[in-house]
Amino acid sequence: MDSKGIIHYLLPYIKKYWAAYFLVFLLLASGVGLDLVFAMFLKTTTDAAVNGDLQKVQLMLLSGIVLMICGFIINYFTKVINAKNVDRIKKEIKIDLFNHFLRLPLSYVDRNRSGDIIARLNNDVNGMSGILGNDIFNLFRHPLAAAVTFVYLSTINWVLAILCLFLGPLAVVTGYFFGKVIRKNSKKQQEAVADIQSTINDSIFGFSLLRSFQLEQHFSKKYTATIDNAYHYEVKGAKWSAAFNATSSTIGSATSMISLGLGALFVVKGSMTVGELIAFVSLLSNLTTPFTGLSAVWTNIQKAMAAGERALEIKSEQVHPVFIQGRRVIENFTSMISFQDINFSYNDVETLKGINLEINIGETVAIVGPSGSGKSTLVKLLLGMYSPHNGKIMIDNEVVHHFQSDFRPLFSYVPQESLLFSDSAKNNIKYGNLISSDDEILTAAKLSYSDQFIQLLEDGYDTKLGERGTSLSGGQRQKIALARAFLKDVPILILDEATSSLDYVSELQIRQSVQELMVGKTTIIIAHRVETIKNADKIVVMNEGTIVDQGTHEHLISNNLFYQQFYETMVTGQT
Ligand SMILES: Nc1ncnc2c1ncn2[C@@H]1O[C@H](COP(=O)(O)OP(=O)(O)OP(=O)(O)O)[C@@H](O)[C@H]1O
Repeated sequence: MDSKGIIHYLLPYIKKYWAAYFLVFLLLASGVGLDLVFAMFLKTTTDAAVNGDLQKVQLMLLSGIVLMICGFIINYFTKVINAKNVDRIKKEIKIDLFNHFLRLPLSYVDRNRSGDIIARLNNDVNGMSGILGNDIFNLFRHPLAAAVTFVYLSTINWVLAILCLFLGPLAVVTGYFFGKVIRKNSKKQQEAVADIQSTINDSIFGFSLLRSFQLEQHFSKKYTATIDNAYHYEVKGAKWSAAFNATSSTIGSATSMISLGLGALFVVKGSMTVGELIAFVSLLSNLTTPFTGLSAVWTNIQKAMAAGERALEIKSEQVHPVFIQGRRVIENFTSMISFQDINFSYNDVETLKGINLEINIGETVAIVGPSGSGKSTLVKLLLGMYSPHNGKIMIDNEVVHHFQSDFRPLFSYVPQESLLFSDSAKNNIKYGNLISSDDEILTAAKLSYSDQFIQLLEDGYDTKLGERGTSLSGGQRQKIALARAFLKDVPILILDEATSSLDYVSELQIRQSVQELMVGKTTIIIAHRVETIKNADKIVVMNEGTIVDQGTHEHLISNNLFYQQFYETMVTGQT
């Protein structure tokens, strides 16, 4: 997303919280006013002291206390209101981006590393603070302070005031140059941070794999390389920032020295009082900071823009068509699913070629074939996760991937790898149907044979599972996944049968549970067990992205050599 896009995205937030912005602006303007009053205070007090007016000095010291209290109040509330406002907007942006992310097509997650997505959704939004608060205000505050101060200083000594203004534009040019370089470097630095997060993520999720394949050294090297890369950009960024700060402060010091020197001359000549010189020097920063400060603001804005570009790139991704408003929700399946001349490829390699398949209501269809033959892809196309490049997938009389309707309520999908969310055992089942009652959850747990082992967990149904919770065995996870499916009472069941070897009792229980789940449903099973295959109404044999044959077990075993050989290997593999 470019700068225009970022501003366009942020405007509604700024409009929504205009009152907070206005209040901070008023407080900042009061702060500028207070600076002037403080300069006047210094001038009057010093001149009174030089003139030996003790009474005036005492009076001024009292008013100094009032000034300090006012300064404290203005400072405190400016910072608090600004910080609260920025944090609130960042919170809302994070929620908006996450909600958008949840609606993206599966291909987005395929294309991007998890660490990168996490970095965009969190770190990069945090990096946007500059354009949501402080830097925006400073963009107004600095010129306002400069204008007001210039008018006041001109009344003290206009020659000196104009001279001090000369060095300003130099600082602006410097800031513009440094800002551009710093923005570019900042983007690279944020990308490097995302690389670090990806590597950590891979190490956490693949920890047991990493340990068993002795990959510690490899990951250590990979991590060191990503850290080195981030360090490179951090150092580069620090050097540019240091060069910028040094240049800015040199310009600031030069301005101070020139004005002090000239001011001292005016005092010696008698055209300026000592108090006026002190007031002048105390306000000088207000005159020069707009230039040096604006450059700093500019570089900060560049950094925040770089973070915004990365974070809001998620927003430029098109959501999956099923989330476009006004889709009809389909809850009834009345006759048939048909795949007509389907072709599909993930990248350039064709994964599915010329698929034609019909599944009638109430049928149990087993999809079999060697690994990588396209079984899961076929199912993912039916679930609308990807769209075919050619051909049509129809449910009853409507094309699924035209997305005029949302077909998801028709399906229950039990994947091969049953995922546990970091939540209680009860809620893990409830993900199958969020509006189910405790009784329904218990029934589903009993039907899936989950109840027995859940009761034995430390806190029963309230035991935390998943990440940083209790771990379950492969079979227990499958039972939880089946319990979810029992809760979602749908007409079409899609099962990716687990290949992991289960103990005999678990295997029997899961088979029994699946049988019960299938009652009254149209079922598509990516089958790996001989019993499942033999009992199916129709077996679809896949190889290298094509359907090589389909029919009953009896038909295929006597007519299709490929199936015969495949079946043989399955039988020998399971004995
Ligand atoms: N998200 C993806 N991006 C790119 N290629 C993919 C993706 N998913 C699968 N593939 C490729 O598509 C081909 C078919 O994969 P698919 O998972 O459909 O096969 P499968 O028959 O279900 O295999 P298995 O029995 O091992 O699960 C494989 O070559 C695989 O590498």
